[in-house]
Amino acid sequence: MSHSTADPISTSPLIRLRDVQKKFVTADGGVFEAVKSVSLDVRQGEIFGLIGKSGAGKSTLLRLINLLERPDAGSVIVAGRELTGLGRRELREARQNIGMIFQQFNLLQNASVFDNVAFPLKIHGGASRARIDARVRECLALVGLTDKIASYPAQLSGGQKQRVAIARALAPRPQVLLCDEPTSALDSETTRSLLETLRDIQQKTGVTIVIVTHELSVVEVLCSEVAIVEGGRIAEQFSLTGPSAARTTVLGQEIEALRERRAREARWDARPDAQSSSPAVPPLNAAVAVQELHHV
Ligand SMILES: Nc1ncnc2c1ncn2[C@@H]1O[C@H](COP(=O)(O)OP(=O)(O)OP(=O)(O)O)[C@@H](O)[C@H]1O
Repeated sequence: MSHSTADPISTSPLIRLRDVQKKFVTADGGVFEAVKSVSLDVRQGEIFGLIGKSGAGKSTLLRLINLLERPDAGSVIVAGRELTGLGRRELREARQNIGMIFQQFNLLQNASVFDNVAFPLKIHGGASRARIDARVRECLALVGLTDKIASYPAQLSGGQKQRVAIARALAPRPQVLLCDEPTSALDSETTRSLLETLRDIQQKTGVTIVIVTHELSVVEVLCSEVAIVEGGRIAEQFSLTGPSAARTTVLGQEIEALRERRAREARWDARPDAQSSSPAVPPLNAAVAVQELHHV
């Protein structure tokens, strides 16, 4: 289950959704198809973005990966294990391999930072107090919060709370980290720093990240692959590591436009006279571009 090296993106999928469907009963007694027969592969080591308009089905799709939502049909395979057929105990064990963070952090308010991060290690038992202590410190160091170990959530900023949530999610050494709108409650500067931390963690631990967002810049800055979700389906999927290409969805086109703008800025910054001359055309600063949150 654990990983120790930051392997490059593998070719074999760590997460496989096959024809998953999810319907909900609506308030008026009708049926709403939130996810319509989606198949999706997420490769090991990837940072995979799910982006789409409100109500498109992104969160439901994410929650199908750890069976927080149980599919009405289809299969969910994580690390070679089909989750839909597992019993309660086996599923609990399989979920140890899938950490999750949420928009509203979901910390235990009456527990210290230490106890929040130690929580998943304690409930699953088996680890000595010394090992738990060492792992909590390791995870807090990963998110840059060692000095807050004795604080309580109420004493932390939103960004710090989300870092505690990340440390808690990583404590059991999962192969997968699911992120449901992790920066939506944060300001742009805090968002930028949290995205850097997520990227850094991915590189250090090799964890595979699936992130739901409605911010184009989050996808553009962080993700190696993106799927555009529209009306419960994947309307388009493409890599963000290769060259730009024509896209069929509006969101896909907007992501490419953002990438091209960033590439132009990088070329501008790298020009030989970058430090000496005053620009004829004012360049868009990359940091500013990150701060301009492009909401869908
Ligand atoms: N438990 C539920 N019961 C009934 N309908 C639900 C339930 N959960 C989600 N839905 C509906 O399913 C659709 C998809 O919801 P979902 O949260 O997956 O969308 P989303 O793309 O993540 O949207 P947002 O960005 O607003 O969170 C929405 O219309 C939502 O109202």
